[in-house]
Amino acid sequence: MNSFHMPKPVLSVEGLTVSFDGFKAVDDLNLYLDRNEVRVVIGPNGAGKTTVLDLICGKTRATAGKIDFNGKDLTKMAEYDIVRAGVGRKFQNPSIYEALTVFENLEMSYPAGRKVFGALFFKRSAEVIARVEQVAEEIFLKDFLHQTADLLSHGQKQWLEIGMLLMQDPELLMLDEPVAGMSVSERQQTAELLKRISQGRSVLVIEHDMEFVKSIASKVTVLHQGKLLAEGSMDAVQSNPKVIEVYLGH
Ligand SMILES: Nc1ncnc2c1ncn2[C@@H]1O[C@H](COP(=O)(O)OP(=O)(O)OP(=O)(O)O)[C@@H](O)[C@H]1O
Repeated sequence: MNSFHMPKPVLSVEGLTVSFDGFKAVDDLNLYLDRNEVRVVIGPNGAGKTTVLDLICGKTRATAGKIDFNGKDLTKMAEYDIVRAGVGRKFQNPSIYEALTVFENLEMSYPAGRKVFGALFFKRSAEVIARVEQVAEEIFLKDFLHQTADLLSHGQKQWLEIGMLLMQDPELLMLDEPVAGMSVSERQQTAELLKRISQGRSVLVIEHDMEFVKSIASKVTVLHQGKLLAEGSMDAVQSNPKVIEVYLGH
């Protein structure tokens, strides 16, 4: 294909490296993510998967390399500016407010009311209410809007946190093991949710559950010792002898 017609990646990671006291947790990594893509990063424990997400969201600073996100170099930006630029990150443990309702948790994530205390008092405009209801529907929690978050199931709490990120309408959404601890039906719903929310944005997921990976990924990136070991369709990656040796064969 003529390069003129290739869509520009939303995220271009090039030569990304981070050393912790001389140990390279991420080593000269290149990664390109397109719009409308769900990419899954797999690899053995300690491969550097979480560190890659930490580098993209600014939690960890790169030793070398570039992270271009829509023309901005994220390696030079503060964490809150990276959020504002459109990058949302969900960690493994949900950080929702258990004593607040689903509605309130979503409402306070609306960009205008981001400060925790301010959010509780700011005027509930029709716009905010509409957005909360739209997101609640997307995350399967429309019927739970006025329930406090502590009463939700583990899976519903994970969805609520995804919803809190969606309130900010990020262009890139990063999720670390989103289905850990979920029931089979919650996993299926999560797969459906991730495919749906990738429309118009990019989703980057770390996951160990290969059944789940199969159900969501368009392309899989395999990391090993901080380096790219393989990349491609699930079928190609699963039959790659190098991947079987270091990860899937275990
Ligand atoms: N802040 C840090 N200081 C020192 N070493 C670190 C730091 N963060 C990560 N590491 C090391 O970097 C390596 C990669 O860790 P990382 O958590 O990114 O792996 P992972 O692929 O996400 O593994 P897992 O599947 O177990 O979550 C590990 O050896 C880890 O101990």
